[in-house]
Amino acid sequence: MSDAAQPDDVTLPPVRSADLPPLADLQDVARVVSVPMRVRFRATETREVLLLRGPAGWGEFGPFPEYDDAEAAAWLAAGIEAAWTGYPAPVRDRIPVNATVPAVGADRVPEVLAGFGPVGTVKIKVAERGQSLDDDVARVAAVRTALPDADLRVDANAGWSHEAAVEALTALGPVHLQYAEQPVDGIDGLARLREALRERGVDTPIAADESVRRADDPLRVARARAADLIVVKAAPLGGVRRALAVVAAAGLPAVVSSALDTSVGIRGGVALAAALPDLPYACGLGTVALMADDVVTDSLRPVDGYLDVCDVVPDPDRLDALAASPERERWWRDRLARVYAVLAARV
Ligand SMILES: O=C(O)CCC(=O)c1ccccc1C(=O)O
Ligand SMILES: [Mg+2]
Repeated sequence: MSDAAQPDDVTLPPVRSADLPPLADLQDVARVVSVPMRVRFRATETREVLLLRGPAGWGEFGPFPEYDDAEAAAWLAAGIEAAWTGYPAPVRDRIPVNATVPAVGADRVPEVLAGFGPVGTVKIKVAERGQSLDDDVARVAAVRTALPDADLRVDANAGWSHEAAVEALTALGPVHLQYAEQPVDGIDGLARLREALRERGVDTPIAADESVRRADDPLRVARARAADLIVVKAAPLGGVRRALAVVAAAGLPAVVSSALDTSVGIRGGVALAAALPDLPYACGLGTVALMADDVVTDSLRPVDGYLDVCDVVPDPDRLDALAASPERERWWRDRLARVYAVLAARV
């Protein structure tokens, strides 16, 4: 953290939109879609999002259904940034991406990997409720067999206890994981685990995800030195510019990831990855490969492990074909109005 800003000295820009377009404009251009998944992920079989077409392009508003309006406000700020402001200038024109393997049985690993094409990095979900450490070890081993030279990382989504994480990451030690993402819950939990692993000679780097994107203060991880790197996502952090500010202030290496978006949302992650001064890791932006459909005809899917930095425009026929039911459309438009009120109150 030598020449980077120290998180103690920094105030982040708040999540708000100084030039919020009128709600009626948002409702006028909103399209609600329901996209079927090819592989079940986060207990989700279809992914619903609300898309916005503004003067600068298309934006996505897709907070997960269980998120409350205050948490969803950051996602709306990100969608408005994309559609009304546009993205900052890129410093690279293609983004290395990882394949993402959900908590499937080891026998399904080859089929899941095939959807991503050739990649040099794979993220494997572990610690799924109802599964055992043996299931995780078998899934990781199946990926290692399929791709002997790939960098492998695991993501527990805070699903392990401290003891379970120590046991699992010790068992996975011989795999030489690139890092373990949010192995346990909470910033103190990450810091304690990191310490315990070091004492046992397990040097797997620890990445913080939920402790950045769902925390009141996304910089507390860095201040507490609770992780070796941070995962950043444009939508939950309030947009590309605010996510860039988080990375600059944190002074830790950052990996950009998605929230299971359509190609419109992935475009935001690509813009973030393209604008970061340093991009030391492949990004979790290949997830369109887990969907069975998309709102564009030319999806942002990895080719030889990379995504090109280029704009995406939804196809009118795909938008019609994927239109959500009238009930779900009403639910999303009501949510848009409530979350808009949260953002407007912060201006
Ligand atoms: O990072 C990736 O490889 C893909 C994205 C991903 O894992 C994800 C997608 C939706 C919600 C949460 C997560 C997560 O990183 O925990
Ligand atoms: Mg994660």
